Amino acid sequence: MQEGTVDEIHKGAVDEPVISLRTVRAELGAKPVLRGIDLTVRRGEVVALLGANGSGKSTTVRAVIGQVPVVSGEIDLFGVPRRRFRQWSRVGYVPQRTTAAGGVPATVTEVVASGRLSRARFGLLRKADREAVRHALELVGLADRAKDPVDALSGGQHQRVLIARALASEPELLIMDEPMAGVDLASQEVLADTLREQVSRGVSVLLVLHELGPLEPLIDRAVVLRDGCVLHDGPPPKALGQHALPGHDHVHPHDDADADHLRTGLLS
Ligand SMILES: Nc1ncnc2c1ncn2[C@@H]1O[C@H](COP(=O)(O)OP(=O)(O)OP(=O)(O)O)[C@@H](O)[C@H]1O
Repeated sequence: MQEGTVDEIHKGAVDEPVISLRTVRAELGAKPVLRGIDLTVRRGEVVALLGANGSGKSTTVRAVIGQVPVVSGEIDLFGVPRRRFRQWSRVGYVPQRTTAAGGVPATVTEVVASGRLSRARFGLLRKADREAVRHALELVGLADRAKDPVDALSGGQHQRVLIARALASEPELLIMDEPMAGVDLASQEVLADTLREQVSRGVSVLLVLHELGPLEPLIDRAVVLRDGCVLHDGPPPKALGQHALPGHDHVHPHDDADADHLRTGLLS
């Protein structure tokens, strides 16, 4: 199957955004959930996707990776229309964590190695692949748990395994859906360090967050959704660092002229 025309690949290699959504609409169960989303992530950028519960954050990232069909609009990955994009090893995806390992009879290494399969030739992991898996485990500080069943890990450690799985293919783009949700403080710090290391190597990141928290210094831009529309696209709102939880309604001084608009939008 073709992976985009030579022109598209060439163009994509220069300065195309790594993610581009234009007027994307999506429905779930006949309900309009995305109502014309425009979103761009440029090479090397770290973009946080924020918004109240149900505003469409997860649906947006799931549309990007092809798990939610779009009704209209366009999505490009690395300059190639998503429908024709095949280079999935360039993308690391960390889904929203539901439960901890929940009865998965696999070791930590097995789960992380599954993230390397997109790079492995004929599905066989060679020495370089096993090296990459080991390195991914080191990045998230779980090298000493490599042989343990994932069931034996805490929620935060389980999340680190999912991130190591995404890193195992050495992606250029990381898409993470609430990587800090339900994660203990120690794991949060490890995850922030891991992300910092990836960003310093030029990896682009789109991450869904409820609050910026320890990741705040890494965020270049925030896109805030409300009811399936983009409410704000620009610098991360300062108040979000501490108070982005839905339902939080607290007045902070802001330099930004539209800060009030933004704050109310986020919290309703
Ligand atoms: N499978 C589904 N079928 C029908 N509606 C759905 C489905 N999944 C999500 N929705 C609805 O779509 C809307 C957007 O959901 P989405 O999960 O994208 O929001 P979110 O901003 O990620 O919220 P949260 O912060 O709670 O994860 C919500 O109203 C949700 O109820």
